[in-house]
Amino acid sequence: MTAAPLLEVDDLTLRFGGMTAIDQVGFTVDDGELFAIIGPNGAGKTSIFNCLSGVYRPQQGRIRFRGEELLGQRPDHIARRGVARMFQNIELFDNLSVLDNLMLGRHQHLNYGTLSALVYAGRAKRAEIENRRAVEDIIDFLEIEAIRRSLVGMLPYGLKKRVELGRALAMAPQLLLLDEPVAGMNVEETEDMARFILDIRTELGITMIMVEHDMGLVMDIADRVLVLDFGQWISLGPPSAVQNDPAVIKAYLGETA
Ligand SMILES: Nc1ncnc2c1ncn2[C@@H]1O[C@H](COP(=O)(O)OP(=O)(O)OP(=O)(O)O)[C@@H](O)[C@H]1O
Repeated sequence: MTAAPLLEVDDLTLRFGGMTAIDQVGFTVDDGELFAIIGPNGAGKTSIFNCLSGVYRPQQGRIRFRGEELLGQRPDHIARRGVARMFQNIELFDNLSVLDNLMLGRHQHLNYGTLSALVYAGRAKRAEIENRRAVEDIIDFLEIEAIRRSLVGMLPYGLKKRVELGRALAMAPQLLLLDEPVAGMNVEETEDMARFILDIRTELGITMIMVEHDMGLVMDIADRVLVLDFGQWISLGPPSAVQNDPAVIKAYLGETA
């Protein structure tokens, strides 16, 4: 007997007025998988992320996460269910330290009401110690000890992206959505990010979906790749199969023609 997939997306359809951004797309993601979504500009990749995280409400379809229907749920509920997102446009507070940004990421996820914090002061204190320990583990894991007290606004781009990844990890996700994690990075920064993504899978066991334009990275590290074009499902399979699929080659060559 095979285990049920972590995520099951069926018949997902999203329209903006008369324009169909996602057209009856379906796919599954297994526990522990590093799954990539690629496609030319405007293919619908970010729209899929926005549906998965509850920002967009698709007109049709199903999104089941560990068997629970996520479609129609609010973003905060989906985040609490264990779906975190690393944003392409970094969502950090520039005037706070790396440590404080990660602690905030942790609190946004595991928020305790003010009243319960007062009534259960002891429990809140224990939780805070646990949060701090979890954040320190992430700082170790991402090798950012040296900048833990630095203001995020002062950091170079590649490090800011790493802290953005840390903010998403602080939410203790079961499914991590990586929105163009190496966009704008140089070769060295890209290699570092690739190593951290692989470590997140093997050491932390977190399932990931990555939207990325860097084909070299996708083909190197993804287990399976979903290809979209004009909102439609074009191909799905391991990198080697997808790369040689005539429908994929046509979608990409069509873009540059
Ligand atoms: N909020 C919105 N309102 C109207 N149209 C939208 C909205 N969001 C996305 N679209 C449209 O939906 C289509 C898919 O966009 P989406 O951003 O999902 O593509 P993408 O594959 O992520 O593209 P890129 O690689 O350029 O980021 C595009 O035609 C886009 O203009």
